[in-house]
Amino acid sequence: MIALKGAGIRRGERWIFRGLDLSLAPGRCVAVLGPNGRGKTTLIKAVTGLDKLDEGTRTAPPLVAYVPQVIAPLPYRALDVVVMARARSLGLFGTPRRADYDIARAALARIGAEAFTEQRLDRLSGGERQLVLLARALATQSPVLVLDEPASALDLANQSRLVAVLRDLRAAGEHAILFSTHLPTHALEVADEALLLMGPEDQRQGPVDAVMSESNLSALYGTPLRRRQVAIEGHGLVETIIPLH
Ligand SMILES: Nc1ncnc2c1ncn2[C@@H]1O[C@H](COP(=O)(O)OP(=O)(O)OP(=O)(O)O)[C@@H](O)[C@H]1O
Repeated sequence: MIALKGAGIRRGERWIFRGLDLSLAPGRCVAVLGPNGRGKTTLIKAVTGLDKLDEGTRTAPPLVAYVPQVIAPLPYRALDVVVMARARSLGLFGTPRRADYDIARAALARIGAEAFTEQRLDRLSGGERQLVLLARALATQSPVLVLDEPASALDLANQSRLVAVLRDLRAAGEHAILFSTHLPTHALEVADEALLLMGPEDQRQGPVDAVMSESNLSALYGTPLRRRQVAIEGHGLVETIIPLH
């Protein structure tokens, strides 16, 4: 459904990534991991088509739903921001119909953000805004969801909600999902595969269990990390990543 082949993006003389292959099939979820400045946002934007490749090829459907890390705090109701996702199906001078508002409300409900429906975006917190953006992405009804660090502004309760929403979306199998994250545990909890940006010309993609080994993760972040399973009553074995300071 989405594929990059031999993809490269350069900033001046410096390659941010090069020779990158990525494939994202329907119903699959891939997490992108890498330290600050390694190129996660650049890659995400390349996948959406917002950034053009300097090398390689991109195959994608016409509409890719994209959740950026931040959005300007627009002075509009959350519902109106979410309904903007329907613009593509309205034509040039079309206005949203009842069915579009129904889709927008359903998207807000699906992520448990109905409470923000009538609130203005510029009066919501950064984390609340991010949930509204996720609803907007769902309201596009695109089969591909691309999210840039969707948990970055979320508190623990909302991170937990986000993980539950992403797991639910993955289980429903309607979307191909790509998300970047600084939280490797989210990749373990949600994704089928991880793509590790080890270096500009070194990327490793594979099933999360295999590719997110202690040695790969420690090399990725340049700090010793351990993976452990913790038994938690009612939840079974939970995977966790522990940095060794
Ligand atoms: N428009 C630009 N012009 C020049 N360099 C850029 C531009 N945008 C990003 N970069 C550089 O490209 C590199 C990758 O940036 P990117 O934002 O993709 O990293 P990231 O992995 O998403 O980082 P973070 O985890 O901090 O959000 C960085 O070194 C950044 O300085």
